[in-house]
Amino acid sequence: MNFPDLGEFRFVRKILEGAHPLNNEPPAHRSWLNVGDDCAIFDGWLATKDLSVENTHFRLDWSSPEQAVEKHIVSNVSDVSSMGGRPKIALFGLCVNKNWSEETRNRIAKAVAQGFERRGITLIGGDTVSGDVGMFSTTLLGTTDGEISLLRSDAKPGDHVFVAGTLGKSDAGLWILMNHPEEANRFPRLVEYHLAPKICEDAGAQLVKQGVRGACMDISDGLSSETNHLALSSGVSIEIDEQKLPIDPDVLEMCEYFGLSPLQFALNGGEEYELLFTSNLTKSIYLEGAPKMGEIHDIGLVSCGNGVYLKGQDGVKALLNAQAWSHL
Ligand SMILES: Nc1ncnc2c1ncn2[C@@H]1O[C@H](COP(=O)(O)OP(=O)(O)OP(=O)(O)O)[C@@H](O)[C@H]1O
Ligand SMILES: Cc1ncc(C[n+]2csc(CCOP(=O)(O)O)c2C)c(N)n1
Ligand SMILES: [Mg+2]
Repeated sequence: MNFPDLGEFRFVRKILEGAHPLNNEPPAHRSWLNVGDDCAIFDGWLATKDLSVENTHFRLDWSSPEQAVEKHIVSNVSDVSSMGGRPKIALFGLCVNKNWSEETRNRIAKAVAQGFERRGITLIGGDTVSGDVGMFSTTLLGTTDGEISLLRSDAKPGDHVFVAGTLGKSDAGLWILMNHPEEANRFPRLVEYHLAPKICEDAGAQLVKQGVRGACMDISDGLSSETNHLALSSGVSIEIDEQKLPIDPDVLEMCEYFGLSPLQFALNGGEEYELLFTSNLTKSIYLEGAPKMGEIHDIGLVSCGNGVYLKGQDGVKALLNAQAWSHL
């Protein structure tokens, strides 16, 4: 009797077609770190997991299937990057929405296969189910080049606080899609960034190479929330200078157009996926040695104490509370 050629098995074969080969290099070292950072570390492997749920993280009337998959992969890769690592191995879980067409399913399979393969990530397994809503779930393993990983707990008094890239893009793109979809063509960069963010995916590894030994995490929930995570994990106080925030120029233009406050997008906008880090090195060092990283901005200082403060344009300091997206 032949094994039946069921649709689910055919679909899984599509995802695995052309998969990056497994290479049996172990991590160069064997460190361990429990839950609480962007990745855990076991036996030298960085390990993270991010889920993307249809209508919560993506909508297929806003995104192409390729954009939704790409954003999902970036959300995982940025967690590995923020630890100073490079992604190597993935397990992929898929819940196929029962109402997706065959074309949508096939485009998702291809985007998953290519998205991992292009990054040199080997897909070693996963699971495929169907349900009332679509969902992607990736468990991603990575390694660092040497023994150093960047943790949330390593900010030290005297460090400067840096962000890679500009702030507010993704949340501004989301605001347009939710409130003025008819104006999406006016700010295509913001909308595209929200739907499929493009980041420097080896930024963390490059920072380690440049000698950065401070705290690091990716901006997935928003700067106000992530700075509070760093301050709490490191047992320090952080002061951010409003004047130094690198608000994206398109966000400034969009806020002027719609009469909104750009500061809200810069401080509380999530899904940015670029890095927030601290270091006692000066900015020029990164720029000389890490040309691929793009712009890095010095936005504040770490000191003894606790809590996060925002120094306003008028020089007055106020407590900066975490105002992030919360699923519950
Ligand atoms: N359901 C869960 N079971 C076990 N650990 C969890 C669970 N949800 C979150 N964690 C852990 O809690 C910590 C904080 O999780 P959080 O999701 O805020 O981090 P993150 O992945 O950097 O954020 P984001 O999901 O916005 O990218 C991480 O170490 C994560 O592994
Ligand atoms: C359709 C749709 N509606 C709303 C949002 C906004 N959103 C969803 S989850 C999240 C925070 C990060 O998630 P997590 O903490 O799970 O990583 C944000 C800002 C979206 N992307 N798509
Ligand atoms: Mg993270």
